[in-house]
Amino acid sequence: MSISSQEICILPNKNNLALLQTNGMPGNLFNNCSNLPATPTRLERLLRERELRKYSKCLNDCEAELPSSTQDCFSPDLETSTCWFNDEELLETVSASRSLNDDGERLDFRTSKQRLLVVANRLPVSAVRHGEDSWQLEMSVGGLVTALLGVKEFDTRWIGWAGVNVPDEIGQKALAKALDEKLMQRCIPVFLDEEVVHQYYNGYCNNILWPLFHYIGLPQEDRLATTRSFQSQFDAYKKANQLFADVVNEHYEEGDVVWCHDYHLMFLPKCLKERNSKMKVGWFLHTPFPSSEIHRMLPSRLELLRSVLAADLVGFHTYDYARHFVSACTRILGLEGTPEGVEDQGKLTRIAAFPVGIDSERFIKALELPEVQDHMKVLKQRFAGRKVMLGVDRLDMIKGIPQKILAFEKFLEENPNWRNKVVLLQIAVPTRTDVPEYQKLTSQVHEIVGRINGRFGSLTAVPIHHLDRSLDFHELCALYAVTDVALVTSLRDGMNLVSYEYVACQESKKGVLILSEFAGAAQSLGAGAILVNPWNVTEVASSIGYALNMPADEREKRHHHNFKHVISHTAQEWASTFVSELNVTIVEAQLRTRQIPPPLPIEVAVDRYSCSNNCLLILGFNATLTEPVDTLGRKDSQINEWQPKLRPDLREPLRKLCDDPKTTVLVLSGSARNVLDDNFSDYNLWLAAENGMFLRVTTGDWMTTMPENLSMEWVDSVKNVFEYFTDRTPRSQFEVRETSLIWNYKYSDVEFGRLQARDLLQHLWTGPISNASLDVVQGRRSVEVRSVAVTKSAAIDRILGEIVHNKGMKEPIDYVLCIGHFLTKDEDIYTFFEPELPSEVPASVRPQVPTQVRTSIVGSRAALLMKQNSTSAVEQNKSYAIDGDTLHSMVTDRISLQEGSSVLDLQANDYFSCSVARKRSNSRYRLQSSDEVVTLLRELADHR
Ligand SMILES: O=P(O)(O)OC[C@H]1O[C@H](O[C@H]2O[C@H](CO)[C@@H](O)[C@H](O)[C@H]2O)[C@H](O)[C@@H](O)[C@@H]1O
Ligand SMILES: O=c1ccn([C@@H]2O[C@H](COP(=O)(O)OP(=O)(O)O)[C@@H](O)[C@H]2O)c(=O)[nH]1
Repeated sequence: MSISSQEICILPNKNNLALLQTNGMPGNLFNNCSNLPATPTRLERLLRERELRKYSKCLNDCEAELPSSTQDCFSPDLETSTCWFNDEELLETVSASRSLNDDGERLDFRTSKQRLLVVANRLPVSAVRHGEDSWQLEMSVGGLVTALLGVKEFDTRWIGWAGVNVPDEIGQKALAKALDEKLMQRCIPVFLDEEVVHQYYNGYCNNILWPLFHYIGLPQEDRLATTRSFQSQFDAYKKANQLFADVVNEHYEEGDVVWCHDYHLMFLPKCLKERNSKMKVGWFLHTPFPSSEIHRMLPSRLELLRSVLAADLVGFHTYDYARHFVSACTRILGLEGTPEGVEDQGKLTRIAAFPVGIDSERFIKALELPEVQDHMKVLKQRFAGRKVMLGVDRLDMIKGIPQKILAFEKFLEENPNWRNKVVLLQIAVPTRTDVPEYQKLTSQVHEIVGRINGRFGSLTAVPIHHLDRSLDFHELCALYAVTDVALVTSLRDGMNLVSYEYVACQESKKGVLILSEFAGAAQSLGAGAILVNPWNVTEVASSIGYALNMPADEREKRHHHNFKHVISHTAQEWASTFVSELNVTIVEAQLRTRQIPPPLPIEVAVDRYSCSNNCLLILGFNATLTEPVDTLGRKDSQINEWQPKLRPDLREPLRKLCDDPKTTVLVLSGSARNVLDDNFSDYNLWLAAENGMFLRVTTGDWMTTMPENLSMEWVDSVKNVFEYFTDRTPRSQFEVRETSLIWNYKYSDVEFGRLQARDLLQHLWTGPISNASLDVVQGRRSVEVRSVAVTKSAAIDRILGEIVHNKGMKEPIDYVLCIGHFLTKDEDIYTFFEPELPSEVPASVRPQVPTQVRTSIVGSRAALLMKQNSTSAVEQNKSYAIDGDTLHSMVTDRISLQEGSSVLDLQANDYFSCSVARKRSNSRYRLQSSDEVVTLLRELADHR
């Protein structure tokens, strides 16, 4: 039956109908039928989300300026314009935070912003008590506060600790009220008692996690004490995280996005998800995430990683940190790292880099304020005739303040002519003053500054001005604007916003930024800054000289580069990108979640089979038609000679089925041709080896269905890695196939095999396959590397065409049974024939296309294949010579044949896709083991 593309577009509600009458988006649920609803790629989703944000911002801006009557014309007219939401699943997510009218047709972004619960250790303010129920609120200092205060497009509530112990109820109530009322962003306090703060914040967070994440290692002097108190500190950490979770749960409303911040709250995603698995949870780390070798040192390494992975989206400032995290998950937890994130039993946690920025406009505008101008005037007078270098840091060992000062000393030492002409202003904001390491640092810095000022100072001037306090915003802006060089020498720093702020304020002076290569900011501002290794005082000293002498045109160029970056990568952009990505991640997770399918109703499958006239049975081989690996593994000591063998109890039913004139049997396997030959040569069936790249009817020769330009250049280097691991893993083996390499350890010690597999993956990802277009397919006890184009689902189209052509089929196929122990990568094969549902879309978002229509869509694909193959001769033992275009049209053309009937006439209840011995799958049904396959095939054979 043929059908026009217009008829196919029958849609469930007018909302979608309106959208789909417009030009379709490329790509869709039924493989590119241009008028069908599209499942957009992640990029498309993100771009649309971005459009929405822009639109929403524009509305907010316009709303302020326009009279209400004119505002309507800015609403998106979804009935006539572009397809913003032609996918219901996206609508579902977005509508959770933005309102639809009664018909669900028009989105009005003006009515509500998405609710965002920011959860961070600290609120943006610290509270100071002035009486039983009176509180004074002071801004906290730090990059996290700066970044998050720049975020304005959400309806934000900030949940955190107010930096003070409030044991009494009156005080707690009064503080909660003050925080709720007095601030721009509503703040909700978490109350932590002194002991918890001591163990959790001073102890576990700042004495253990902080130094470790910054590569400083665990505290040296009191190492034993730290080791002893480790467990109690970790317990306090978990307890504190639970307290944060309790407050979140109290304030959470359905649809809210919960964004957890930083190393203080690594346990929080798990606490939240345990209580409500539907909550949208993101976690962002503001510090570096260190190499897995460092993370391995933590006694609580496993628990922390697992808890973070409970989040839907995990973000870092740089790709390096993200890569370290994924590598810790693969090496320490043995999980699979994919380009998208980390996968654990079908659950994917998305991992990505989101470099933070600042609210640059706020800084640029501030420079015009009279109070800032006044400060600037005073500073200019005070340091007239001298170049001024600036350092602004919390007084933290990671900031490299002693190293910076020593480098400055070296510069003065080596450049006597500069001694009275340059001054270093160092703002060192006291921080974590209860932690002994920080107290030591303060004295150390004071001691060095005193010594150098004594050495190079005079009665009237000193070379270093050191301030142990914070400045207010206006003073800081003035300093940023008037100084000649900023010196950032962090030994490690998640990002370092001071460097961004300096650049934002230097539009007129075009000062030079000297920046540590160990700050995250080096990856974004490296082009304009002078990058230095802060440990190398000689290098820093000579960079100071270079900066002070830099000609104006070079300064201008460098500054321009960085300024452009700072104004276009803002805190607002950072937050909206993270939140959109989180929304999209959740939609994708819904789409991706593979279900645990119900058991195959064998009786029904047999019954339908007995009524059919032209059946296609697609059977996997390994673990489907062979005995379970575990049993064999234990029995067989000569593993190197072992090859998978057809179960003896399957021989008879299989022969009967193959000999039935109304049945076509196809064995579709990853195995090499010789393995299939050895097992099936004397059956009358079709064999597809190497994931369908080779095909043969047992009465004929092998032919290849491989795409022409399949590059195999990677094989040798992967082979080296496999050989290395085979040598070092007793009883493991590797097999070189024509289109893939597979290393398996099914006969090795399970634990050791897994450990080795993790290492092997590391070697592969960082070496031979890092740039190749390859897939690493992890089986239960194997690792396979193959080109991305090699999949069973990609091959089935071509195979079906050949079978139909070769058999000269006149009657349409009216029954398909597709069973196998297929890996995730190959699972699309189940949905290839799916007459009822498009691939990978959960029931709630599937468009309701009538069965008749769907059947014809599938039918048109096979019918097209038949046509293609009848006009182009398929030469045996040769490539099909399918060029890119032909392949494309074979797979994607949706127009059914005018001239002939379809080769598929499949009703929904005549299609049985069934996974074998896999828990989660996209198949409709499952069988527990190959024992059940035996039962099934016997029953089928008996009913012919
Ligand atoms: O609250 P404190 O313990 O006094 O510490 C202040 C904050 O320091 C850290 O900031 C980090 O975040 C910045 C923005 O992402 C980044 O630029 C910087 O490199 C980081 O060090 C810490 O991560 C925050 O939690 C603290 O609040
Ligand atoms: O006296 C001061 C010194 C610093 N800061 C702010 O503290 C933040 C420091 O952030 P950064 O990312 O550089 O480092 P962090 O302290 O978060 O590690 C910046 O936004 C500064 O503007 C401040 O408000 N007052």
